[in-house]
Amino acid sequence: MVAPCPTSMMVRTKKTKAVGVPTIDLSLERSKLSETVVKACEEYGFFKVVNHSVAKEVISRLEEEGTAFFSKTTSEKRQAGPANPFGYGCRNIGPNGDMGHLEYLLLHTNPLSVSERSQTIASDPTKFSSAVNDYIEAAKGLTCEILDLVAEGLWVQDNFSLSNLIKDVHSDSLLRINQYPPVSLTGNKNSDTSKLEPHQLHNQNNNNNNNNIGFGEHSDPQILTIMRSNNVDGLQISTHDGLWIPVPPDPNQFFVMVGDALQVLTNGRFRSVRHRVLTNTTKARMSMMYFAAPPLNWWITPLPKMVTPLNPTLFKPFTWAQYKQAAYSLRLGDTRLDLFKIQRQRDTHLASASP
Ligand SMILES: C=C1C[C@]23C[C@@]1(O)CC[C@H]2[C@@]12CCC[C@@](C)(C(=O)O1)[C@H]2[C@@H]3C(=O)O
Ligand SMILES: O=C(O)CCC(=O)C(=O)O
Ligand SMILES: [Fe+2]
Repeated sequence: MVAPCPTSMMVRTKKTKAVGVPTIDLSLERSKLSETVVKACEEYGFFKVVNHSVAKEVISRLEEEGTAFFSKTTSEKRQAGPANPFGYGCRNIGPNGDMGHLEYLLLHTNPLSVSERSQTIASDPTKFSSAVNDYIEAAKGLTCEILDLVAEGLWVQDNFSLSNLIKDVHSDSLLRINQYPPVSLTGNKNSDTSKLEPHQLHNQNNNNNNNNIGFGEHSDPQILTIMRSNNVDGLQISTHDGLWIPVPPDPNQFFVMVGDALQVLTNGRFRSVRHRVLTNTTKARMSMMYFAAPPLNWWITPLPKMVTPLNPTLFKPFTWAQYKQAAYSLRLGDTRLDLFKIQRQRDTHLASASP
């Protein structure tokens, strides 16, 4: 069963029913499990997994390395930057002017690349690389387990057809460690407001502002994202009907996000989840994101099982490199998959019939 979380995070509006984040117990019986994973991917493109087999020590070692890095001085951290796209980044996200209240380390998962980067990141590069590589291996294992369940649940012929995409040594998977500092402009009665710009003053009285955006609304371009955070909230996901749901943090568990590439592989049966991070807390949030991707020259096309005469392919074929290029030429919040959608005759007919 896709079990919603307890009522503390339920959201009710006039239009929607109670909504919770689905939670999947990986120790469930296999056929039930694969059915449940597919259902969560279809309904939310997002779920939490419990009873995974990633060792606590693998998580805590990476968390310690992240904490040690972010507590360095600004000039020390800058030695690992700027992120173009890899390395240390602060506030700037991507090459097209997107900003957020965060700093981060973005790494390619290739062990050689990790080892080279670690020289500018850590005082003990070997210890840093080992923590990063062990985490990457664990996250990759969990991703493959989930992708095999997806393949089984969709009844595709080759149960490993999805996990094989990321197992290749040339996989373009990435690891990102984000740190969001606490931002408390609103509600701080003792703060000196005299030096604030007019729009900042306005924001003090209005919670619906951009000042608390840690990471703006977007979908992840890859196949699947595995997220783990410390015990500080901020992540929100969007439902298919546009309702934002806060995701309560759970440092001992992982959260899974469907990315754009899995939307294409399932021919639109799954949709990539739009998500964002708000920093309206008093504590720093740290998240670790594993973005599972295929090698650059691999083609992303719907799995044969997902295409039928009644359900023709929705996307033009493209390589992962072409998709990445498109993503990096656009803004964070853009729906880049639109560039690869096939305009079907029925749509064209309807469009030309409209006044
Ligand atoms: C603004 C951007 C940052 C991003 C590349 C992009 O042009 C659009 C996609 C962004 C994203 C989101 C998920 C993680 C990430 C590493 C990725 O692959 O696509 C980031 C990119 C980035 O931060 O470099
Ligand atoms: O920090 C988080 O919880 C989410 C970050 C995110 O969406 C990303 O790095 O792509
Ligand atoms: Fe993301």
